[in-house]
Amino acid sequence: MLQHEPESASRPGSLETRDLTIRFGGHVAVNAVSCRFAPGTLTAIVGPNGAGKTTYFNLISGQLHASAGQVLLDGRDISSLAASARTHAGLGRAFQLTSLFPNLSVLENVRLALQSRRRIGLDMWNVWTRHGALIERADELLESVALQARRDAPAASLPHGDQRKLEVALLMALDPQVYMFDEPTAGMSVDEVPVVLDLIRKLKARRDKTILLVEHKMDVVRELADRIIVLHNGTLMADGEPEAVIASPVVQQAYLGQAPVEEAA
Ligand SMILES: Nc1ncnc2c1ncn2[C@@H]1O[C@H](COP(=O)(O)OP(=O)(O)OP(=O)(O)O)[C@@H](O)[C@H]1O
Repeated sequence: MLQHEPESASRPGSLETRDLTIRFGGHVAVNAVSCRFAPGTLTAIVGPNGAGKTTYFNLISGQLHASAGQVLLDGRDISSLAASARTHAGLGRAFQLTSLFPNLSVLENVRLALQSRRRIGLDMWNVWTRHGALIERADELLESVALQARRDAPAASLPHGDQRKLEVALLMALDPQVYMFDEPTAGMSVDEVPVVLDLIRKLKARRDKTILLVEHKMDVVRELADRIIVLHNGTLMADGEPEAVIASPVVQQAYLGQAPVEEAA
């Protein structure tokens, strides 16, 4: 299987996991996963249910702390940082709306995300002159996810599909170096899916961000991914260009729910 060349750790957004491992009791959910993710590429992380994809994401974003191994961002070991500190360092993951401001409007949530990124100071003149610009940018972002009509609604009142779109808008507002999307279109209606996929497509076209995507829909993966890594039983089973990975017997067997060739022998 094709292995990717290591990228220079000096490029902003270079992400690496080294022997990343987490055990829950006796169960090893992520097992010594070593992988580099380069700026300008979109890597899809696939695997059967329970393979460890979300747990791997949680370890990278800091929702979980590893039992062993490291996460490095731009060559710096961030394994001991809390999730919020990792966000400040440039790792962006779609927010859980419950941890945001459910009673504030959709627009206010986006404005606050923009503001946190720009770290506007307490200078009142700055605050008022920039306030208009922030609202304008927040409106643009809402437009890009087709949420303009819901801008004044409390975030918590949005139906599920709209909440997912808001999560994407908030991530765009933060504009991190590393974008992490965990099944971004899950639970969306057919007409909502293209809006989000189009945003990811545009983000990818910029070629300056590191994008990680956990996704079950193989047609989406095929279209968007530069590279696919496959997790199976917590281990990195395959890593390479999409067509080669999808066609490989180990992946086919894993997706059919059978044991991979090596294990079956
Ligand atoms: N907090 C936890 N405590 C105990 N076991 C856990 C915990 N979180 C995850 N696991 C287990 O770790 C394994 C990997 O789960 P994970 O949710 O990461 O898989 P996944 O590949 O994201 O699956 P899916 O595609 O169904 O979302 C599963 O066996 C799961 O039951």
